Amino acid sequence: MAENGNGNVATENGNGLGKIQTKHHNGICHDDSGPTVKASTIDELHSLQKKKSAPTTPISGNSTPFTNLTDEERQKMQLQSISASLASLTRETGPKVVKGDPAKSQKVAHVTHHHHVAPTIAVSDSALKFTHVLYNLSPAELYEQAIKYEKGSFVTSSGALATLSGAKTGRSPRDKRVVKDEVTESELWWGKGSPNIEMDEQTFLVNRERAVDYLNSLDKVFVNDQFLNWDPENRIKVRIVSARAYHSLFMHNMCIRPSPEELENFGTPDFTIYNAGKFPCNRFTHYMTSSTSIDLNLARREMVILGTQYAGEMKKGLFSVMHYLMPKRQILSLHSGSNMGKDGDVALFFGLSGTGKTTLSTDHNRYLIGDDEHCWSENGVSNIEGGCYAKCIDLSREKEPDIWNAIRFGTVLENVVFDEHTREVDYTDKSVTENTRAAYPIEYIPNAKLPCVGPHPKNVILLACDAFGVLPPVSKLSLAQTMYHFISGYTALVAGTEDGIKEPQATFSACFGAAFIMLHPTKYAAMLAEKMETHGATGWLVNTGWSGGSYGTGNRIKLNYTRKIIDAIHNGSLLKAEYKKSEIFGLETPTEVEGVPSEILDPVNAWSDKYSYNETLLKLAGLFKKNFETFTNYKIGTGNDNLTEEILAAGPNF
Ligand SMILES: Nc1ncnc2c1ncn2[C@@H]1O[C@H](COP(=O)(O)OP(=O)(O)OP(=O)(O)O)[C@@H](O)[C@H]1O
Ligand SMILES: O=C([O-])CC(=O)C(=O)O
Ligand SMILES: [Ca+2]
Ligand SMILES: [Mn+2]
Repeated sequence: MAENGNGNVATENGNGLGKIQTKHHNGICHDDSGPTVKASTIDELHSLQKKKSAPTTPISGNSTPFTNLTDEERQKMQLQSISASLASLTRETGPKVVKGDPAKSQKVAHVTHHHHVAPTIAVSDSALKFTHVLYNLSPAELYEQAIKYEKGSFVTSSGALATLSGAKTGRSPRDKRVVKDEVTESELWWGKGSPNIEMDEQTFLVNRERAVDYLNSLDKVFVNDQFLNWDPENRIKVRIVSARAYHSLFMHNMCIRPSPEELENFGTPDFTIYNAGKFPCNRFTHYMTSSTSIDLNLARREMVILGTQYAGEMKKGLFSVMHYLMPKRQILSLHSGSNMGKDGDVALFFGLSGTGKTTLSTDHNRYLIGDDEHCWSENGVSNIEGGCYAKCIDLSREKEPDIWNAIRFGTVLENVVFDEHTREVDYTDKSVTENTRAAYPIEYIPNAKLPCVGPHPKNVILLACDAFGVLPPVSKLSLAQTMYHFISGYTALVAGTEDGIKEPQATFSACFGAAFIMLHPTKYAAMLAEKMETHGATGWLVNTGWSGGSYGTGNRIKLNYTRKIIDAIHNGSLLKAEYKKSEIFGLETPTEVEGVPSEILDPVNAWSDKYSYNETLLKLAGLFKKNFETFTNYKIGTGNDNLTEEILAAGPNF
């Protein structure tokens, strides 16, 4: 006899189905006379399910308290602010903006755009339609929107939202343009090596109108009002208008999330993104060289995205903006991760994509300040973002437990492959792309430092994934060497794995983020030198790439060894180690690091073919030299020619 949990007992009598007998408690047969819901209709029942949440209404105008506004007035002001963002610049009329999901029949407040006055243009059809605004939705609401309306959206077994970014699975740096006007012409870095490809104001407006028209033609758009930079004195208000729940949830996770009170007083954004996603630019438009265009207008404080759904464009587009706005305030913006020890010692991790910023700054023994974008001001460091963006390829629970555990409800998982039934993700699968990613709020990391700020850095760690296998796993740098390697921004990854290319590809990207800087690299380098000198920070070069031979012969340095090296930097023991100077690059290399086999510390020892080691070393040194030629004519810092001379001398010598 087995009790089935309802107090009922099933008996088997051998004649097919078991006969069910009801056990009588107190002799009374069970009936449905228990308490019922306080609703007489299904609709009423549904209305009981949800309770009203705190108002989320941005009020235009800054500090004035609007405490005596009614909910309705708040809603109206919110819609007016969003309506102004979505207004066409040419037509007098446009779609009406209403709040809420068009799929739900609900009472909605609506507002007509304040369009610029263009007297000769008549009313258009677009004036007759509504654009529903889904404003700062919660992750749960965004999940529902994505799953219902966006193909390729699924809940994975750990609760994350799997999404597809469409045709583009990475950024499109050659399609990123910046408006060149009188101001930016002299302020920004243009020409060879610069990421800033020019466009004119008129073309920007054409693309802006194209994006705005597309967004207004939709039944609904998503609007996120959020912040950048945890330093309260230098916080930037951003508004992101997008067509997909995926984009809205991505930015919800990646930017700083306002509290309901902060949102109420949000006012006018400092910067607005119009993300038209899959809707392409018009190739007949001047400057357009593909159907993708990411356009930045610093004067208008706007960015337009056409023809790519890769969400990283928004994240890194805003990072570019910070690389312009912050140096104007004498604040250094950095493509780096950052964490802090129990004693308040802060480390910065610079490095190009895939070199280990996220992996190594996410350290169970330290507080995470941020994994990718920071500011260094008079007050110390502050994270620009509110979330992390981790690479997922070959992710394992054992090697990266904190990242693994952060992939749960609320996290956006881009372009991963999963079992259609169990929804278990296969992180080794590259079928969609090798650049699979997870975007999660920083508080999903258990030892996140909230608020994400810290004191002045003690260690500045430059990460290079050297697929040539000739750079030492770790070296201590002089200030001039730190600047040389910061300006060089070297990494070498393996080119294409499928087409049998075995030769590593060297990449030099100034400031470890040439794709995002707006001013000349020497401007950022001078600020870094000044700050490191003032605060006594030590520079380190860590090779997270190959050892014992180039790609194909050697192996990638074990993550565990790299972690031991990083530990020795953090705890100060490496500063006291014994060093010897390497040939050609003149790098100070320790002879011992706890937990790391000594024979790999001097790379030549790990190579069986010494001749080929020397050849490869010289080859890499030549590439460094050639790359640095671009900078030899630039002075670094103000009134200190010595620094420039020292930096030029700090490169390879042969
Ligand atoms: N020795 C090592 N040190 C660091 N990372 C390693 C090492 N060996 C393998 N890896 C892998 O290299 C990748 C490093 O990627 P990570 O996400 O940290 O890059 P990132 O610098 O943050 O790049 P991005 O700026 O694109 O986000 C991870 O997938 C990690 O597992
Ligand atoms: O921007 C991206 O897509 C990924 C990233 O962090 C980088 O490339 O530095
Ligand atoms: Ca990262
Ligand atoms: Mn990055």
